[in-house]
Amino acid sequence: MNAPSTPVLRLRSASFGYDGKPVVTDVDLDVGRGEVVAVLGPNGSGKTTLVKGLLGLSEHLSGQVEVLGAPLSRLRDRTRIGYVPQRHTLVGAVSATVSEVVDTGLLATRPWWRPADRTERERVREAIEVAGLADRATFDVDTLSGGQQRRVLIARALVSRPEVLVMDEPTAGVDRASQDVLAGVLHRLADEGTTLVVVTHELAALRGIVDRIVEVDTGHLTFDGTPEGYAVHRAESARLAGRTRLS
Ligand SMILES: Nc1ncnc2c1ncn2[C@@H]1O[C@H](COP(=O)(O)OP(=O)(O)OP(=O)(O)O)[C@@H](O)[C@H]1O
Repeated sequence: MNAPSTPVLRLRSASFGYDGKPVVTDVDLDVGRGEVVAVLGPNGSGKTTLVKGLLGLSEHLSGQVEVLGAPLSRLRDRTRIGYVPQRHTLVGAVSATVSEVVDTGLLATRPWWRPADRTERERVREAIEVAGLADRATFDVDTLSGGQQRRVLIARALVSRPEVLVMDEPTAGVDRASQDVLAGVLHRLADEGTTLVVVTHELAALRGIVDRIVEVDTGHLTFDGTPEGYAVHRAESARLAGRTRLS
């Protein structure tokens, strides 16, 4: 167990990229247990690269990255972090039911040849219920809408009860019903003390949940503070942009 003051995520001068080329550079960031952080910024600014860096999915090129109190490379139990990737739906070559897909979220904790026991089946059922899909548990995922499929992925990320959940644009292209369910899920997770890092273009959908905003622009952190502070920052940026246009 970490001391309460130990950040769940701690980056120092961290840079991430691909094929040895940096995309996001010199990031200093501490995220405390139970914080709900929205990562905002223009398209292509490096938001996904940054959050993938927290998961070891983009190249860590320099600086320090600590997750749950240890350097990422030494974090043995990766199920302590959940991840819902961007623009990912489930229609593919293999047909599987909602329950089967959600159960794959437990495979890291169970040998693949052993069927789920009662406790695990109950956890799958619960995760599906939290995602608002109880009435779809036995449906093939390719019969679901895109928004419902995103919710299946969220249930899969939740089933191992991660301490940190990283979501990349969970509300993008999602129908209204799924957005509402998602907001409810995030509220519940935040209340339970799960640390949430959510990349989003739709801050309004997360109103009342987010307690901190990090802005990424052209590969740098350009803001880190409260939603109220961010509104002031945006107004100031717009004012400066207007002044530049006039001069
Ligand atoms: N796998 C990859 N290999 C090489 N370059 C990549 C890769 N993924 C992303 N990039 C580049 O990194 C830069 C930042 O992309 P990234 O996806 O992190 O931005 P983003 O802020 O999440 O964008 P969006 O809001 O459009 O999702 C872009 O120039 C992109 O082309």
